[in-house]
Formats: sequence, C-alpha cells, structure tokens
Amino acid sequence: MRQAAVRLHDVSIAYDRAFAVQGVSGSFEPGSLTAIAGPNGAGKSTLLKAVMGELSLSSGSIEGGTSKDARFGYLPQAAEIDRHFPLTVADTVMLGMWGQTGAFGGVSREAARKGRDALQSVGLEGLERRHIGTLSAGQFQRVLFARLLLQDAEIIMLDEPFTAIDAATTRDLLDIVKHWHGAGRTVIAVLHDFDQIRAHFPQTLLMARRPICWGSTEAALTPENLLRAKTMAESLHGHPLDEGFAA
Ligand SMILES: Nc1ncnc2c1ncn2[C@@H]1O[C@H](COP(=O)(O)OP(=O)(O)OP(=O)(O)O)[C@@H](O)[C@H]1O
Repeated sequence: MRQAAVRLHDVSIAYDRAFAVQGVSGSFEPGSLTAIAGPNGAGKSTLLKAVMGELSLSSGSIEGGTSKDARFGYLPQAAEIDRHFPLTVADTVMLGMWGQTGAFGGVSREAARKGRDALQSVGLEGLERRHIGTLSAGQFQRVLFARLLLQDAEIIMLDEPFTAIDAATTRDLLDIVKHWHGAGRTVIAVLHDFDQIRAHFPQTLLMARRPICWGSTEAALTPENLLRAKTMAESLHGHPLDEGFAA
C-alpha cells in the first residue's frame, strides 16, 4: 500500500481556548491535488499551518507533517508577507534554495542558474534586481512561485494563491500547479473560487471549522454541502465560543 503524504487523525486546533478546527480526519495522498474550501473563518489557514508544524494541536495527530521538514513548500497568504523588507527579486527567489545551500552556503553558479531558470518559468526574467516592494501583486506572486519551484518540495501548500491576482497571472500560476501535479508532487491549496476548484482540483476538503466533506470535488461541492458550510459558519460567527470552547 502507498503511504499517505499527510494523514490527519481527529485534528482539533484552538486559539485562546476557542476551537478554529475541530475533528478533521483524512489523508492528503501522495501526488494528490486538493483544494481546501470553506467560508471565511472556517479554519482553512489554521489547518495548513498545523500541517506545516507552525501550530500545535489541541488534540489528535498529524502523520507526515512535521516542522522544519524540507519536504514542505509553503506559500502564505499575501497579507502575511512584509514586502517592506529590503530584498531584491533575486534574493527572495534564492531563499527557496535555503534548505540546499544552508545559511552560509553561498550561491553557487549552478544555484544562480536555477534561480534564473525559475524566474524565467514565471515570466520575470530581467527583474532580478528589483526591490520586492516595487512589484505588482501579480509579479510578487510570480516571485513566490519561482521560489517554490527552486525549493523542489515534495508537498506544496498554497494559502489563497490567486486572491487579488489578475486572470493572466492566475492562468500562468495554475499551469505551474498542474505541472507540479503532473510531476507527482502533492499540492494542497486554500481556495475560494468554486469554479476554479471544479475545473482544476480533483479533491476537496470542505470545512466550516468541522469537516463537511473530504473526497472528490464533485462529491464535496454539492449545493447541499455548500449550504451546510454556510449555515455552520453563520452559527460559528454568532457563537464563537459555544461548543467550540476548548477544555
Ligand atoms: N493567531 C490567531 N489568534 C486567535 N485567533 C485566530 C488566530 N488566527 C486565526 N484565528 C481565528 O481562527 C478562526 C479560523 O481562522 P482561519 O484564518 O484559519 O480561517 P480561514 O478559513 O483561513 O479564513 P479566511 O478564508 O477568512 O482566510 C477564525 O475565527 C480566526 O479569527
């Protein structure tokens, strides 16, 4: 039997004693391409961060998801990234090689070539010396994808990768996602656009703090499940500490 890339056993996560995620079980199989969908505040980003090992669990366990694991590539939500940091495009992309070069490893000629290739793959050749603060949102997202390309991770996790990104950039970045999938990597993406999920993502975890459905996208994104997610989210916002109050 093939090993699951990441297996979740009854995972719950709380902030300040209030649950953000409750009772999620299932597997991201090796080579799968999965969307995580659900209303605002459903716990999607929290779940990704827990798989990355950035958050500890209140209960349950995650197999295959450990902190500082070079197997993982992670694209945080744009709002979580400080673009005022004085980095060039080239610096930012080369951070993807961190795990391979080490903190003081320096950039070899081969690594620099890979960096240029990655920038070319996302259509940004020539912008190496630009400060990241001067890029458009779409250009910056391309830079982050180039960094992920260099990182060469086995499991790639994307938190709202196409939010506020123009159609042409989204198309190009979706092509990279499909390329990763074709190469057998495991890709997990938090997404809000159901049409996009239906068109490109074979598997979906639909959640509203609790899991609603984790399976084929067709089975997950039914009108009934979407209504359940909406209703559950509305009840959560009305009573954030109700049954979710952690022990
Ligand atoms: N650092 C934090 N401290 C306290 N509460 C938090 C923290 N981060 C998230 N939360 C809360 O946890 C719940 C789940 O948040 P999360 O960001 O995981 O949801 P989401 O599904 O990714 O939402 P969105 O679609 O709006 O990005 C929300 O009620 C949120 O306010």
